[in-house]
Amino acid sequence: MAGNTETIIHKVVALILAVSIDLSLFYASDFVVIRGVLGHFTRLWVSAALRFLALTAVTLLILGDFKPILIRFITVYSLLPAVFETGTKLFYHEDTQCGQLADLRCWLMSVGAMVGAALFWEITFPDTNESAAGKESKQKSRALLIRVLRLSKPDYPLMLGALVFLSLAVIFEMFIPFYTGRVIDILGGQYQQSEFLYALLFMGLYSVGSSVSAGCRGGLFMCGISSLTCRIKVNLFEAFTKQEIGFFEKTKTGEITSRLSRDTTLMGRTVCLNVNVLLRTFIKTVGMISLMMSLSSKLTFLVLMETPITGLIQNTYDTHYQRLSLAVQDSLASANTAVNEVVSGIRVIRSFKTEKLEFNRYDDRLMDIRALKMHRDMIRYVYLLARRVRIHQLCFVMTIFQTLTYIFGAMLNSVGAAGKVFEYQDRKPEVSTDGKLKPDQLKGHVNFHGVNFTYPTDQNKTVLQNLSLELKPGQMTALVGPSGEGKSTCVSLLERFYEPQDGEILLDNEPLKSYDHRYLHKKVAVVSQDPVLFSGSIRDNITYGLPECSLKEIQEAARKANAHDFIMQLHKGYDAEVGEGGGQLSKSEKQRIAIARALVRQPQVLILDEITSSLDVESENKVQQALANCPNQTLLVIAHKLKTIEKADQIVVISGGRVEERGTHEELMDKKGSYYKLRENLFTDNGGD
Ligand SMILES: Nc1ncnc2c1ncn2[C@@H]1O[C@H](COP(=O)(O)OP(=O)(O)OP(=O)(O)O)[C@@H](O)[C@H]1O
Repeated sequence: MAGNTETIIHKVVALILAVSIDLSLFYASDFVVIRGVLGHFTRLWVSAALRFLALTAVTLLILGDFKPILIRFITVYSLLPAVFETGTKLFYHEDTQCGQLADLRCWLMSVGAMVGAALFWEITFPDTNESAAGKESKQKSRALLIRVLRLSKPDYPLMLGALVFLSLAVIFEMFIPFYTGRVIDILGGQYQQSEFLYALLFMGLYSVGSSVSAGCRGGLFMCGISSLTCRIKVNLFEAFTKQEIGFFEKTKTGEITSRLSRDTTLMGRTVCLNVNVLLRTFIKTVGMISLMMSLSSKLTFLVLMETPITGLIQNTYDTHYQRLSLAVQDSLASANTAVNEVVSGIRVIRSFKTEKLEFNRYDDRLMDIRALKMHRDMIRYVYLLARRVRIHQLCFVMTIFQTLTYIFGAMLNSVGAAGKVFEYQDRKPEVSTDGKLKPDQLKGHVNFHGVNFTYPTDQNKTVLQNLSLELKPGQMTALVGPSGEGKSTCVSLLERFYEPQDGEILLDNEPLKSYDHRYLHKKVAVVSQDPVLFSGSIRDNITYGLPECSLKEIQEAARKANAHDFIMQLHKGYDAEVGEGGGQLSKSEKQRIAIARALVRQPQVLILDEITSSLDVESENKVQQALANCPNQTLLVIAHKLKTIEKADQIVVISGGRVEERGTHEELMDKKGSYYKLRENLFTDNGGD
């Protein structure tokens, strides 16, 4: 607190001293006798240099440091009168009153002009080093805008064509009032038919030309927009698919779909549309300013003097509007999430009768959106009102000029959506997929070495603790243990859905992450307890990701998975549709197709995570027989039905994220440890199945 007061006192002292010294120098310059134009300019520039040096010295002595913003303020302030005076003399061969006399009014005027110019500059083009959040976000918006424009590169020919038609439309449009005036003049004065028809003809031609050009311009812009939007969507989708599993657990589905559907469209559309309006207005402005300059340059400058005020208002408005627009987008994403959750979990909602609760949740989110939108619209209303009041005061060209700054602001606002899209697009997956290793021969020897792991969504709970495990080629290892102790987590790590925080997982003595992503997922295949099928045919689902598979290979895999017979009984056999999410098949049939999908890859490491839970005894036996026919494969089985894994070469009991026991069924039964107890419990609970 004391430090703050001291800084304020320093600043006030520096300001008073700077003003006093500056005023003294200003009045002192009046005592210097000058002769001729050269003398006049020498006095002017020497006085500017002295003021600059004096103000710099005061700032350095009292404030100690020298921020870039202060250098700019002092430079503009010291040099502005000299630049103005020299410019007026060079271009208009006139002297300004202020250049001649040391008058307090002139000093005040130059201070006002400097403060206005410096403020406008600082707000419109802020310094990168300055940390103010608003300025940073402005700069970010500009960078985003440039990035969106770069992304539109393939559409530049379309844009160029649109620009040509745009220019034509504006030029034609500018000529129409001229000929309308001629028609009115002819009708009001002496009527001459040939001249009247001539004016009418040109008026019609320019009107048609303007409409046709405007139509072509619009069409080309629309083509550009749809092509850009498509590209943005594809890029974003690709970026999403590359993210690690943890990302999808942390990011809500509504957020992802909202970014993909709404933000990408907004980004492609708004930026392009604004570019369209911006260019049109820009061409009009250039035309109008040239016309005005040819009539009176002084009047033009007078009119343009209002630009800094327009800029300031626009700037303040943009900052608030952009912040609220981002908040609205986030709330929309959250409302979408609520809808998605309700649709996907409608059975649970119905069975728990929580429709009202879900309705209220959705309603709350809509209310948030409404409140934010009202706030945003209120700001917009005040802004438009301010604009309108000033428009009534000023002439037509200012309207155009304001539209330019307005559209530029609107473009910055629209890149808020682009910001979100790029944020995801640039996100580097936490689990990298850039390994290169693709050995011709893989034994399938897996080693977990002192693995520690916590899920990204729950960093406080260590799920695996110093876990070490070896899976030997050609052997079957069974992971058993109570629920929620980390068995499936081992599988997820082997699949590289997550990266362990400590320790490593080796495949044939090489870290898993050094393997090529596609190669790894061909060699390490998983069949999980809730297999996911995609809409399409059975054949599509079995060969998922392996389009080069032959029908013979597909059938062989299906036979091993005990699926061939039921597939052949279907009306279209392997071409039968499975429905959305495999909804047209029973749970056991889905499971068997998932097993075939894994087997068709001829994996070196096969993981079966609780697959027996949805298979009947007969299917289970057949699948196990088929798997037993692959002697070189490394097999990892997670099972709750302990009877199914008695023949395993190694049984590993996992408890509390650690290996508690390991050995064959006989060894572990003799030991009478946790495995023995687990079996005992199961026998007492469900009769030992
Ligand atoms: N995606 C996740 N995010 C956060 N925690 C998780 C996640 N998946 C599992 N867990 C937690 O990690 C622990 C181990 O889960 P895991 O699924 O590996 O157990 P499991 O032994 O396979 O259980 P089950 O036999 O019931 O399948 C559990 O406490 C679980 O709550």
